[in-house]
Amino acid sequence: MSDQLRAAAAPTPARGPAAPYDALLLLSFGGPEGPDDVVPFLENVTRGRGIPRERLKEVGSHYYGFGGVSPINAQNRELLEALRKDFAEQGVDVPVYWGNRNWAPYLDDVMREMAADGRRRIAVLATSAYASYSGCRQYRENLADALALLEREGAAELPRVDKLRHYFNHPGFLQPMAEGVLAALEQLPEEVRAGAHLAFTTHSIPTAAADTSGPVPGHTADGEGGAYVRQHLDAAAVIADAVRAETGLELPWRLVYQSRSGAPHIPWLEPDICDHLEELHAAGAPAVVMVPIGFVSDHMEVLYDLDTEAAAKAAELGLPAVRSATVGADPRFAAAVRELLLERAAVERGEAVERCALGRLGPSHDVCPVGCCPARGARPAAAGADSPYA
Ligand SMILES: CC1=C(CCC(=O)O)c2cc3nc(cc4[nH]c(cc5[nH]c(cc1n2)c(C)c5CCC(=O)O)c(CCC(=O)O)c4C)C(CCC(=O)O)=C3C
Ligand SMILES: [Fe+2]
Repeated sequence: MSDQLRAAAAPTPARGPAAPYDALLLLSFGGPEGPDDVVPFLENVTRGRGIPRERLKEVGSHYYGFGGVSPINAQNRELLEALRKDFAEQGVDVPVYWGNRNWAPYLDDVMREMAADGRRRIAVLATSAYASYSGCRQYRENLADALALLEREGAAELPRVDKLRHYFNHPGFLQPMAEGVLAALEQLPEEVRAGAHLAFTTHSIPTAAADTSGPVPGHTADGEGGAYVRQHLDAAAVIADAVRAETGLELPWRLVYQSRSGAPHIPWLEPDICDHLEELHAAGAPAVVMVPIGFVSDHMEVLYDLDTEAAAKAAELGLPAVRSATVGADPRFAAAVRELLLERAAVERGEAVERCALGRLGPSHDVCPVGCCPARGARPAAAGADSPYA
């Protein structure tokens, strides 16, 4: 492993009190767990989002191809266990809850449960590492919705929720992925390994949403956002550097996109992974490693769009292709979550903190500023400078 990653892999373990926090909420997307769940799940996800019917049928068929089961919930159950184990071993006495935006266990229900358990100050870890409306503000809007529901139900006191900072450049996120790339390279036939291309892939979003993602002070020279792409480029560069340091190979790399939806006339981030595979093949690339840096664990996008669709495209082209692992429930990621929790706790207590971050952009903000990752319609969002809640 590269010196940068090796050093970062063994930081002084973050210890200390978690006060003022009395709970950690693992907040995720949610996914269906059987064929009968698929349509209601898609209705939850797409309510008010204007996604064409044809696209929904298509996406439904991806789920049915896997028995209607997304891997995301099982992955979150594993992460929940990894977090509880890490906290117990490190003496962090904070209960960990889990809730989803789009499927059971629903955020609304877990928020009610946390309030009933007397939790007053909740740190939130979203299973999305980067800035953007879909990856950050939408989670914050759903937190505001859940608090509003508690309020309508007559809760005596609403808990305060704080979202932990973006962790796209945290060593506990990047190191397991860099190792995954090394392992994936090993799976390629030896004669094509040294010429392999790295295709870092993430969820495509509308270019308008990409342009306004952030702003994250320090992430942009102009302060004008564009954080989504810049953060991915930074994470990819760290991984590519680590692979070069470890193998001595200068593998060419590019950031590409997948899982586009929405109407065709609206521009989304490109190129798509499948088009990129065609280009690589045409340019004579001997092999490719697909690196799903945009995904914290194996979602349906990884199983279908990469392992099924892109893999079939590569096979059709005769291009040797492998996909590297997501972080999932890696113990180093669980440790990173603990560090982020204890770091933020110290910040909230007014203490100085040392923040772990690799790459060029530096650590992300603790509190999303007003207007961060804006939405089309102005809806209340919790856990940010523009939150209507304390
Ligand atoms: C940036 C981003 C992430 C990463 C951040 C994060 O992780 O949150 C993400 C994650 C996910 N997206 C997921 C599923 C879906 N996303 C959809 C639609 C959309 N995603 C978008 C963006 C993102 N999505 C966007 C701009 C749309 C268009 C509609 C809109 O503007 O809202 C649709 C509707 C059908 C379709 O159009 O594909 C589905 C079913 C699942 C669950 C997968 C599983 O079941 O394993 C996960 C983890
Ligand atoms: Fe944000």
